[in-house]
Amino acid sequence: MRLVADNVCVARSGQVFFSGISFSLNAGEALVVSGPNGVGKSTFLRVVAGLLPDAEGRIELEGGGGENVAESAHYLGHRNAMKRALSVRENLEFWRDFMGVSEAYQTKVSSNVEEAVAKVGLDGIDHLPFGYLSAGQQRRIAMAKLLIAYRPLWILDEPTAALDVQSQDMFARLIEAHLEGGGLVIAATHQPLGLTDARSLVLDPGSRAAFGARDPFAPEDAA
Ligand SMILES: Nc1ncnc2c1ncn2[C@@H]1O[C@H](COP(=O)(O)OP(=O)(O)OP(=O)(O)O)[C@@H](O)[C@H]1O
Repeated sequence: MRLVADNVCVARSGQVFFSGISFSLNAGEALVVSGPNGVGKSTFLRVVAGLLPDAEGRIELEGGGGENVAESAHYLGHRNAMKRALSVRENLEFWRDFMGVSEAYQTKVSSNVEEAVAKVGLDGIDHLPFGYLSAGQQRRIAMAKLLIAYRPLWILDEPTAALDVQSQDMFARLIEAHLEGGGLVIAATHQPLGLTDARSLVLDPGSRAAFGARDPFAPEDAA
């Protein structure tokens, strides 16, 4: 499976931030998107996720069973997309039912709610209203959503912003497990994600987007 972006334009309300973005990402690879506030990282992710129209260019998941990118992706935005009054379990059950079992990926194993909550280190709290959780706990439950319905492509916008060091490490391991299973990840971030072998897309204001082989946040010893 391969995600191919060819000559993609990143624009909002007619204002073009970047054009001519081309790259490919193979199964098992992560792309870290970086750049200053307001440069267009979230906009780029939303274009990839199919939430904003790509004014020009092509984004396709090749060899992914015929489904389009949006149907093959989890999108984790700045917000957690959970109802505060519903319990953790009710929220995750909603997302499991809403995402459904994708025919193209029915051989892939998804976690049930208990397993997903345990994998983000929060077992025992699934009865609590989501709104009772701390900011970091809420983010971790939003991450559990990635595990309850398999999708090969994870699109993540500043996924670890509210997380302590231990939780950042936990999430890096979840990403690595996803990649090892043949998944793909695109993440916008201002801080290291702890991935040892990610590729990078640097969005630099006033210039072209630079697609590089190495994640600028990668640990030194991974070079
Ligand atoms: N609906 C909209 N219409 C027009 N411009 C918008 C709209 N939404 C966002 N923008 C602008 O698009 C630009 C890029 O925003 P975006 O959220 O993609 O930046 P970012 O790189 O993710 O920033 P940050 O690091 O602060 O999250 C910003 O200048 C923002 O004000």
